[in-house]
Amino acid sequence: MTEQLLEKGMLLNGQWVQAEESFFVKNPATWENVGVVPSGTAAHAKQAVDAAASAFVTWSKATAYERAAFLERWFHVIESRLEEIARVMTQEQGKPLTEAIGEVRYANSFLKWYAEEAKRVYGEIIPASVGSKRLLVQKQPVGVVAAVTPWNFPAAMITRKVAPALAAGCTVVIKPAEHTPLTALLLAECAQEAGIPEGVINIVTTLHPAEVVDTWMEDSRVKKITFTGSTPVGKLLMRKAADTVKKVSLELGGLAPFIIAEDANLDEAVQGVMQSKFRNAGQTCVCANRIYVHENIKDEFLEAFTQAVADLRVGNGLDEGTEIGPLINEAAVQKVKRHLEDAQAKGAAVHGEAVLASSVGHFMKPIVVSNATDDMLCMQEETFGPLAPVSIYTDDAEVVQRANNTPFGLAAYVYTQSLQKAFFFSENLEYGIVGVNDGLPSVAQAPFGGMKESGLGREGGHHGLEEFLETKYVSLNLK
Ligand SMILES: NC(=O)c1ccc[n+]([C@@H]2O[C@H](COP(=O)([O-])OP(=O)(O)OC[C@H]3O[C@@H](n4cnc5c(N)ncnc54)[C@H](O)[C@@H]3O)[C@@H](O)[C@H]2O)c1
Ligand SMILES: N[C@@H](CC=O)C(=O)O
Repeated sequence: MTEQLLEKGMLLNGQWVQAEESFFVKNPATWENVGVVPSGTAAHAKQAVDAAASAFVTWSKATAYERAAFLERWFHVIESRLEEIARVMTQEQGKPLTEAIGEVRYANSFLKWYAEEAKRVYGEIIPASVGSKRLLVQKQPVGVVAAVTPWNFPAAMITRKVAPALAAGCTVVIKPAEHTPLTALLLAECAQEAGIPEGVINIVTTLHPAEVVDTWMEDSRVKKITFTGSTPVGKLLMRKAADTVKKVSLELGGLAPFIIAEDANLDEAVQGVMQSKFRNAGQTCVCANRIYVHENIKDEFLEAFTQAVADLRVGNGLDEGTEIGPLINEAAVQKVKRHLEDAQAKGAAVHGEAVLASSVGHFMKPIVVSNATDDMLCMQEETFGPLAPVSIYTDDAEVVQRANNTPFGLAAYVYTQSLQKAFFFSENLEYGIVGVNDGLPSVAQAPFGGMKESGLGREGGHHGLEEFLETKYVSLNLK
């Protein structure tokens, strides 16, 4: 059952604002209304930038220690409301409550880490070739930042951008995905409770993403766009950013290969692939999309893997014991079905049934297909659902070539017990993230991001802070 209907406003310059139009947020497990939020317009988008530009004047001049203290307080408020935020996330997004709790903790780890890192934005002094000169390099915040985020990680994709932006001295305007605005608004409530000054964080919820985001893309006061979502929308924003030469960070789609070498520890490999493939019902940008298993271990692997998949419990994320929640909407279900039918038509063997686990809600059973070949849709497109294709390989160099034969390059995984193979694979895979014997590599202190059409820039770690800083060179002649 969905809990009490939440009615929220957008946060503009410290005020909770309504709009003429509003929309219901639906629970993908029950199709019930979870909440109702305003649908912001271009006028609200402009108000958000007005507020952020005005707040930038003081926020950028606060000391790093002052900004760090605000982030630290925000972290503590979120911690005190963790369960409440996670429950709302499960209702609007569908993921099991344990995963939602995990996501709020993960999201909050960015606040903690950047509260600490804010104090380590160092400049440089470069030796001069003229005795009277001093060459200084200073780091300064880029200015107002626009952040556009997806529905699959409604909290973490916001804090992974906003925490480093605020730490650097930037102010932000945020547009969360229309499926999951409530989690974003709860985070903003926590920021207000933590005393973060008005205008530093502004959120526009809307059913009209292009109208709101285009307003920001056209506004020369917005100095940076940071986007997480699909590759087509990322490319569109990159083109639009050109007109005002905004800085651009893009975290886009993936097509992760998961390679299980002949010498892998099979129990660990099965555990790793289960974590990677089925987190968030397969709706994670770093989810294993293509599983490559060495020919000599294929039977053993398939037996253990299909059993583990058959044991997964599908249901409403609020029900205890649920491991796979609903997909976000009907289009997501149809995409997985299309990939499954295509694989079957091209000769894949299907293990299990993808029948709906319930007549209400966007549920799909997790399913394995074996004998997958590279011409199948599920090996070429991000499935973003609980379908796991397994393909056989015989030669390490050949599987690297197959893994790299895609425009995408976000995350890749390798299971092996050989140090040589670990280096061979990690050095030759054209991916921004490689998990070696690790199905869950994402952490706040390390750089997350993709190569090729999976994105530009990095989030997390000191690399993620750099994305929100300008480098200024000052040549000081003392004579
Ligand atoms: N690389 C990463 O870190 C990462 C993380 C999470 C998700 N993703 C990717 O995100 C995708 C799933 O998310 P999605 O379906 O929400 O993506 P999406 O691109 O449809 O939407 C992402 C955001 O962009 C907005 N948007 C949509 N159309 C727009 C337009 N024309 N102009 C401006 N904004 C627009 C949406 O409202 C949403 O806020 C997958 O491809 C996934 O791999 C990547
Ligand atoms: N939450 C994911 C991001 C993509 O969906 C992660 O950080 O691992």
